[in-house]
Amino acid sequence: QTHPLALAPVTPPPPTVDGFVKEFLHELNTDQGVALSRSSINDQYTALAHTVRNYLTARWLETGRKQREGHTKSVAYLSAEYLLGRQLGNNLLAANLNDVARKALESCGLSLDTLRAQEVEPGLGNGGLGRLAACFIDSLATMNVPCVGYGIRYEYGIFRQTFVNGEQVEQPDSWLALGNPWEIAHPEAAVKVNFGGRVETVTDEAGVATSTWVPEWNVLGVPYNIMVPGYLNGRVNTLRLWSAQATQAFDLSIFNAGDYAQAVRAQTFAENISKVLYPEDSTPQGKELRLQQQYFFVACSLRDFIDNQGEDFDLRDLPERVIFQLNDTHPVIAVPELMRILIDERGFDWNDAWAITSKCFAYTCHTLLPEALEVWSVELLGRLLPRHLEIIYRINTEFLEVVRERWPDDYLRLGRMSIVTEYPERGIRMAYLATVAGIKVNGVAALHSQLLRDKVLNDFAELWPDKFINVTNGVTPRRFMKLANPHLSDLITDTIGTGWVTDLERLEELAPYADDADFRAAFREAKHANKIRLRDRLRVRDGIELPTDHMLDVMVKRLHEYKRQTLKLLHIVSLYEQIISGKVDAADVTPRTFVFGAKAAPGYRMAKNIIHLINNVGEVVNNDPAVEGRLKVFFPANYNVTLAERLIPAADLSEQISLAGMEASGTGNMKFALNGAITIGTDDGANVEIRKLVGDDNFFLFGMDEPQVAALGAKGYHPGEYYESDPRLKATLDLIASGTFSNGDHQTFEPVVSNLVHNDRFMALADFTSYIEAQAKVDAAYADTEAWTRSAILNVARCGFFSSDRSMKDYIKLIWGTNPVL
Ligand SMILES: CCc1ccc([C@H](C)CC(=O)N[C@@H]2O[C@H](CO)[C@@H](O)[C@H](O)[C@H]2O)cc1
Repeated sequence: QTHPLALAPVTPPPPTVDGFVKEFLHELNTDQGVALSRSSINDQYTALAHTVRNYLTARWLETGRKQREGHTKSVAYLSAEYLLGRQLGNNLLAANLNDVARKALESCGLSLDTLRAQEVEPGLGNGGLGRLAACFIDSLATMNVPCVGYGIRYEYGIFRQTFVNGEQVEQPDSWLALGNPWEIAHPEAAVKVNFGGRVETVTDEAGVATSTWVPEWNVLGVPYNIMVPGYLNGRVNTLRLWSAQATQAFDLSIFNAGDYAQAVRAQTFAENISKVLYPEDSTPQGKELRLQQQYFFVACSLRDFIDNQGEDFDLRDLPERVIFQLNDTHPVIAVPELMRILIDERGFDWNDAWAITSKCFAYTCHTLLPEALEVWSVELLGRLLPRHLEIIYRINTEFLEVVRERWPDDYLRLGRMSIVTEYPERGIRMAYLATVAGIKVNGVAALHSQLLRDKVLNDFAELWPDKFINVTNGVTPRRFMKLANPHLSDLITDTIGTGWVTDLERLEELAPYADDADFRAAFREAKHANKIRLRDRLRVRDGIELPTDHMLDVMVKRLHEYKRQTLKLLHIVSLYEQIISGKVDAADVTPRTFVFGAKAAPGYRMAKNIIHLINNVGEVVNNDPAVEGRLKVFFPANYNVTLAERLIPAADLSEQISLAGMEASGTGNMKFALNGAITIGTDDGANVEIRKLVGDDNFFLFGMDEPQVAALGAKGYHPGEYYESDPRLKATLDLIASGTFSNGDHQTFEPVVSNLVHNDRFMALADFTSYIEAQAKVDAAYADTEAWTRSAILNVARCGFFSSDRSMKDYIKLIWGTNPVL
């Protein structure tokens, strides 16, 4: 006799203060095994997290049930990175439990904010690409679209950045040290993943060759599920992150033979695969472990998704059941992996297998930097994944046949388009493999997608013009407005209602209020309150005393020369030079506080030099009475999602100053505009679309556009000429070279200065004058407070387009063809 409760649908605890208190104390007492009176903050935080999870579990199970029964097509988002940010606040928001939780905890003598601050953010990503993945899965859940996010559960995420004498020092990110209450392990669903070995090919009497992979070693992939709750809609999608373990954790015979270290070597070897995130965000190191990571999570994910369809599922119908979205080239090994499964395990012939595979994938490219495009050496690929290399060769042969038919005798084109490159060594161009296999290839902003068509993948665009589309990036308004900026969110809701949170283009209804003095005052109030909140955070976090009556000029993003943090620095040093040289009276300078946030890839020397220089300039400027009250430069360490949530709402000016044609899109630019900061920027990435929507009067444009950059590059760019011909630029660079920011030592920053004067690949010197002129316009505009506020309001009102919900609508319409499941 089945117990009635066993059949009953899972019901969440009552969403009342009493219900919440009961659930919380139950978790504290039974799961943490402590009484409230003796509980640690981490006990309280963990119990709180489990309590919130319990409120969402019923929805999670219901979503899964509906998904299994519905057999609807879903998105499988394959990403090597997810920059999730803290979970507690977002889950409380999604479940509409904020007030209940706050009151319930208060009634237990606890503070919700104190417990929220206890959470360590999962830093399972480097920057833009990883955060975009997190915004996308949030939007799909909120839009009721079936989606499973697949990735890697790195034991160590992006390094923690500290500064020692102004220089970046990396610390390991042991984010799991106190456990992670938001994940649920499923060791019973572990997947075995093979590596190495050789391929045995037998040809039968009919001359049909069948290849069998004889792997050398294997590991286990253990899935950890993390909830992805939709906003107030009762849906909870899943993020499934894979952790590597040894198939045989412990070899007793070797142990008994006394070689204890050897006995567990397999375990450590296996665990290495998901041990740590590679901290590069633009230059692949081509390391074997990185390829192991990529194949590991892809093999686990494909196996998992296919097994979940049930053993009687006909794989011919796979394209109707799923679209595997490739988040850049990092997961593209999934293409030969699916072919291997279909041919070697399921007995499909090549053409049938390709007919299925070539309908299951789509590829998003996130970069324009040639050095960021992954090319895996045939030597390494052949050693680690010999069967996959064979399959890639065959895909290439079949593909080049298509090219040859279309352009007979165009051997140069064949060489240019081949997935296999011969120079500098034999390698596999992963972006080409993704382009050949994908049903669609998209860039992440209109300009980027155009440059992919016209330049980076031009040959392919000529062959398959319809394959190349654009989907401009977006950001989730739940985390980056509702959660990060309650002051502004409440003002917006009080003015136009609540609908904007899931229909962001409704912000347009705010535009008329730009002409309303009271609304402008309230808007400024919110901005000022956010400056106070930021000051309080930076004081405790970094010992920084942030002026709250200055214009807040913010540049936060990964440190990379193409993003041109050096140009921002030249502006600051030039302002300082003008004052200390008496060319400008400090009293005439608009009080500005410059805030940087940026991590440099540990191996990126020049980036680290630039970080050192920024900190040293700050040290000198902040302690020089000549500019006291006028200029401040701060660089809080360890920029991450949590700091972004506090920094962005407080900003007045958003620095988006990359060399035109370099930044694929940018997403920080969108977050700043939606939080009422005005952009100073080049016509690069999504800046172009922001400027079009907010209007030229509400955007400080400067510098060359992409065609001008290309022309100057073609003509030959000589940065030294700009240094020699522009006295203000010369004075600025000379001040740095003079040792003013390095205790008089000329050598410390010589590499930075000489790189700019003699190399300057990203043309900072060429755009300097235009940038300085634009900054003067910023000063003038900021002096007219009402006009500035009006412009800031129009930035918010006209940027609803940059919601990741809209991006998802485009992916669904142009690529996926999935439908919401209500
Ligand atoms: C293999 C090393 C590596 C790792 C990560 C990457 C990412 C593609 C770099 C990245 O994060 N790109 C950023 O993606 C954002 C989301 O689309 C864009 O908004 C940024 O412009 C782009 O730089 C490239 C190469």
